[in-house]
Amino acid sequence: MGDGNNRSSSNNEKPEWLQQYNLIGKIGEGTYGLVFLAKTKSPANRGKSIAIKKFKQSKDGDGVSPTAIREIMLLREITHENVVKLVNVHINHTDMSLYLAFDYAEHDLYEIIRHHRDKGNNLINQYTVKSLLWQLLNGLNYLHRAEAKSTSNPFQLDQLDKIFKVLGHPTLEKWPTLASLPHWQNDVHRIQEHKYENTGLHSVVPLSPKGAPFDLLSKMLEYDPQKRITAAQALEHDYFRSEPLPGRNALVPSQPGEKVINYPTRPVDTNTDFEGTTSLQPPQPVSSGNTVSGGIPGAHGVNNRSAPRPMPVGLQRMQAQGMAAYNLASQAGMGGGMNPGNIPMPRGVAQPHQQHQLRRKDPPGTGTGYPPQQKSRR
Ligand SMILES: Nc1ncnc2c1ncn2[C@@H]1O[C@H](COP(=O)(O)OP(=O)(O)OP(=O)(O)O)[C@@H](O)[C@H]1O
Repeated sequence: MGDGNNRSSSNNEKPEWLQQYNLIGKIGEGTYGLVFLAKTKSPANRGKSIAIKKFKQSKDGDGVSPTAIREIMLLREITHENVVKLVNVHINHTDMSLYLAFDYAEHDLYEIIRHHRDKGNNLINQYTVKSLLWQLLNGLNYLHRAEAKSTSNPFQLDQLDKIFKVLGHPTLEKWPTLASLPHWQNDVHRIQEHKYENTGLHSVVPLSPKGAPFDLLSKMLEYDPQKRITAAQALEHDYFRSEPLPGRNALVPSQPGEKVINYPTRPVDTNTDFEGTTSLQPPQPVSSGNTVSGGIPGAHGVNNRSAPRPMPVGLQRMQAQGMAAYNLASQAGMGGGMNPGNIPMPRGVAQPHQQHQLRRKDPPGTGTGYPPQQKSRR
């Protein structure tokens, strides 16, 4: 799919690339832009759910930001079953706005946790926990091996506050190289002003400190990256070698006869369009075509998770550094008159939406070492 003949928008005519989708509504917002649910119209894939991420325009109006280009370059290289696939790249030539189309992930881990936490539902089953954790680590391990470059700042303060509430302040004893980290000197006073009491993993997780789940969790939450377990090591941990073994389809009963849980699907705000303001259509039932059998159709109205989030320190858009949008685009492989159709189709976060369509029993020889060195019964 390419965008060669973009036409828009003074007369509200949709650009040509957009005409291949029905835009359903907004599903989220990240640091770099809004994300929308759309359905494909093409006969071959009619009704297929797609997540379209609209990148925020650069402040200086110079078109596609270096951040976006960097994300595309990384995503092009990524091919893994636990990382969502980037299926297309679209550009509105009129304003140089950039849209990335991904396979749609039907379920949101936060909503699954909330389903169990807030609604008095049964505890999440251990098979589901283990399978989701396995998939997260499997995707992360792949990204580590691919050496995806991260520019994230280890001191984002709101996130740190949440971590310190559980683990307490990091100390030089626990993390000897702490003082030499780039942002520590600036933030240390603000961080240490706050006293965190009664901290400790044991006080927030109801797990035996002697068991494998607690052991893995505490190793994953080591402050010092030198001491922290790697994703590859975590995948080899005893936790994943004891029953219930993890499986590809995390959202199914762990035992025959166990109750099927109808997890809520991702909330969709059907009132917000690509500009983030205009009314799209009256709220209507949203069915993704990827729902768990018997699942609840997408929720409607305001998605309370899509409120704008402050951009964390250190994650601001890279400076344009004088590079014109066209140069950047061509670096990202968007040659041929910026026709994104030239980009080999890459992959991009876990695909729980596909899990429920798979059977518990994994096909033999699926080749991703899943789970490693043991025969999954799923
Ligand atoms: N492929 C997808 N399928 C379904 N929902 C998605 C998909 N991609 C993103 N979303 C939703 O949109 C939200 C924003 O995604 P986005 O990638 O822009 O930011 P993020 O990764 O959550 O945060 P940040 O970019 O700030 O680190 C996500 O939290 C998720 O709820």
